[in-house]
Amino acid sequence: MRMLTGARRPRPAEPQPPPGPGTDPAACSADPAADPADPGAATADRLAAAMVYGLTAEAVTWPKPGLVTAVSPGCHRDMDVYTLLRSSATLQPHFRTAVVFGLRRGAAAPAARDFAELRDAGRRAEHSMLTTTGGTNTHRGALFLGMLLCCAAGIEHAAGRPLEAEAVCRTAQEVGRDALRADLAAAATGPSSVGLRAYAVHGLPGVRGEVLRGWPSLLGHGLPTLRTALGAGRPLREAIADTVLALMTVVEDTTVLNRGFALERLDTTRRQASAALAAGGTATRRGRRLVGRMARRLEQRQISPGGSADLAAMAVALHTWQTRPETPAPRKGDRRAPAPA
Ligand SMILES: CC(C)(COP(=O)(O)OP(=O)(O)OC[C@H]1O[C@@H](n2cnc3c(N)ncnc32)[C@H](O[C@H]2O[C@H](COP(=O)(O)OP(=O)(O)OP(=O)(O)O)[C@@H](O)[C@H]2O)[C@@H]1O)[C@@H](O)C(=O)NCCC(=O)NCCS
Ligand SMILES: Nc1ncnc2[nH]cnc12
Repeated sequence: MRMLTGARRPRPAEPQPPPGPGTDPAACSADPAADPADPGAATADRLAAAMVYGLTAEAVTWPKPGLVTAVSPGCHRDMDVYTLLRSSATLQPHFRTAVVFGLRRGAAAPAARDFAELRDAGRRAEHSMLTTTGGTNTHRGALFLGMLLCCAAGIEHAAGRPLEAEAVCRTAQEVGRDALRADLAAAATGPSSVGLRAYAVHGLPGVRGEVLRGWPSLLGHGLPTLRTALGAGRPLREAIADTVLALMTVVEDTTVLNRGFALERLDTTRRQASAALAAGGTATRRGRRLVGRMARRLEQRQISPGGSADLAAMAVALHTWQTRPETPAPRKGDRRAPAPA
């Protein structure tokens, strides 16, 4: 949530759980942990833990203009890095539930049939997140994207395929396709939300578009930037920071538009991120100077590119799934003292 200038934001009402079969996903009957002989239990644990690792690695990374980092709340007043860490931990059993959906049903049923059930589980996860954070929207996008990818990873695993990022994303696209298209088709007339209004006003499909179009920002920009930076031996923190910047150059982030739905805010963000990356991103002095300038400008204008943060977390999770189950070790250069964000 962005800081409100002037009026104080009224405290949100205590979030109520959406209707559904219980609110504890770990207690769901499809839980493979109920059968200790089921090897799926370990897979579900491992994949969900790596997804949470993606969220926490993104949260602590700096610099990230406008966003919460370990050294700055960016333009936020009602969340900091600890809020994000608490929120991430709360989501782990929900990601696990999504993997279990994929493991149990994915190989047998058409992928799209899982979506309605998954969406209900996602709404319960949203409720947990809001309860944990006292009503702050910390991870709505990451939760949606992460549960889809976890389900897809379960499907891929059940089919005996390796967790290759492009294939997992393709499966996630299939899982969400029909329902997300239906959401957009009803945008002008159905129940409203920030994302659906952005589509009705500007034709921007936002987080739904990222999935429906085959994850172009993640696969075309975020993940390649992360892979290239790590492949070149760059410190993990800088690799993730540049991944966020690369995403900011392309993501149709409805969080950036703000309530006025001003496209100019998106253009400004993209232009500044492109200039910083063209100057070398966090690898060069000039790039870091431009990132610092961008941070000051976004904070002045209360612009928080939350969608890019969410997609960067997905890039880290996919990379971790694909390369190794355990978390990447810190590299030498990561020990540097925090630069002012
Ligand atoms: C499909 C839904 C998740 C879509 O919900 P909605 O129609 O409301 O769509 P958006 O609001 O447009 O998007 C939801 C969040 O997704 C992030 N996001 C936005 N654009 C993109 C993009 N192009 N690509 C990827 N991700 C994107 C963004 O999340 C981040 O920003 C949040 C903080 O925003 P902030 O403005 O500070 O706070 P707000 O309270 O929202 O605003 P203010 O009041 O302060 O002005 C932070 O959470 C980041 O995560 C968007 O917020 C949903 O409807 C749905 O189906 N949910 C089902 C449950 C589910 O997840 N199921 C699981 C899998 S099926
Ligand atoms: N680092 C971050 N700052 C603000 N919103 C976010 N949503 C997810 N990660 C975020």
